[in-house]
Amino acid sequence: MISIQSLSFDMPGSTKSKRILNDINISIGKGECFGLVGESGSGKTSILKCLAGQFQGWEGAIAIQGKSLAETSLKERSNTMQMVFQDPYGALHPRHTIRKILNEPLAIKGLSDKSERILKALKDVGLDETFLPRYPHQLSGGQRQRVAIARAIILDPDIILLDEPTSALDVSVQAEILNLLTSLHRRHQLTYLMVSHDLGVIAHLCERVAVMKSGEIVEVVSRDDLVEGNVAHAYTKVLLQHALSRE
Ligand SMILES: Nc1ncnc2c1ncn2[C@@H]1O[C@H](COP(=O)(O)OP(=O)(O)OP(=O)(O)O)[C@@H](O)[C@H]1O
Repeated sequence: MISIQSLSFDMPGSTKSKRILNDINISIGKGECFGLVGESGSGKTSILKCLAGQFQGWEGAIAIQGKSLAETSLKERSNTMQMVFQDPYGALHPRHTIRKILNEPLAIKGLSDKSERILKALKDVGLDETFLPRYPHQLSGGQRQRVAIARAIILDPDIILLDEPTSALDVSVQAEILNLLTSLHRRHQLTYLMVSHDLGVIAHLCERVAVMKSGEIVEVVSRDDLVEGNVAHAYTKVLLQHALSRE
C-alpha cells in the first residue's frame, strides 16, 4: 500500500541545507496501522509531509498502491490519502461553518450528493446535523478533532496520515478520539500512518512502529514486542523507560 525506499530529505537553509531524513525504508500493508515514534525533531512529521506533498525535492522512491508518488498529481493524491493534524483548531478555518468545512473537499471534486455525504461523515465520527451551522470556536477540542477526521474521510480515502491526533486534547478526550480512530480503521478498512511521541497511543492503535532518531529509523518493532519490552536498540529501551516512568 505504502512503500518508502531510501527516502532522504535536505531542508534548504539560507546558507546551507540540513539533512532531516536519511535513508528511510518503510513498507506498510493495506489496512495496517503503522506508527512513527521518536524524540522531538527526529523527522516523524517530515515523513508525512513528504507523502502529503508538503515537502518537495526529496530523494528516494515512494509508491502508493504501486504507483510512484513522483508521478501522482496532488489531486490524485488527495483522493487516496488525507492528513489529520495535531491541532484541530488550527486546521479548521475559524470563519467557516462546519457545513462549509465539510463541503469544501466535495465541491472541489464536483460531487453532486454533498448533503448526503456530509451527514454520513458526521455520523461516522459521532456527530449529527445540529453541528452544521456551528463554527469551530463553538465546539470542544474533541468535537473539533471529530470534524477534522470527518473532513479527512469524507472522500473515502484509503490512507490517513495522522500527526499526533490526540496530543492537543485533554486526557479524558484522548481515549474517545483513539477509540473513534480504531473503529473507523476497522469499518472503512483504512491504512494509517501515525506519528506520536506517546508509546501508549501507539500501542493502542498500531501493529508495528518505527523508532526514529536524528532523521533515521533505528528499528521497527511489533506492538507485542513493544508491550513486552522486547526491543533491541538502546534508544528504544530509553523511550520505553521514559514511558513507564510517566505511568
Ligand atoms: N519548515 C521547516 N523549516 C526548517 N526546518 C524544519 C522545518 N520543518 C522541520 N524542520 C526541521 O526538521 C527536523 C525534523 O522535524 P520534524 O517536525 O519532522 O520532527 P518530529 O520528529 O516530527 O518532531 P516533533 O515531535 O517535535 O513534531 C527538525 O530539526 C526541524 O527543526
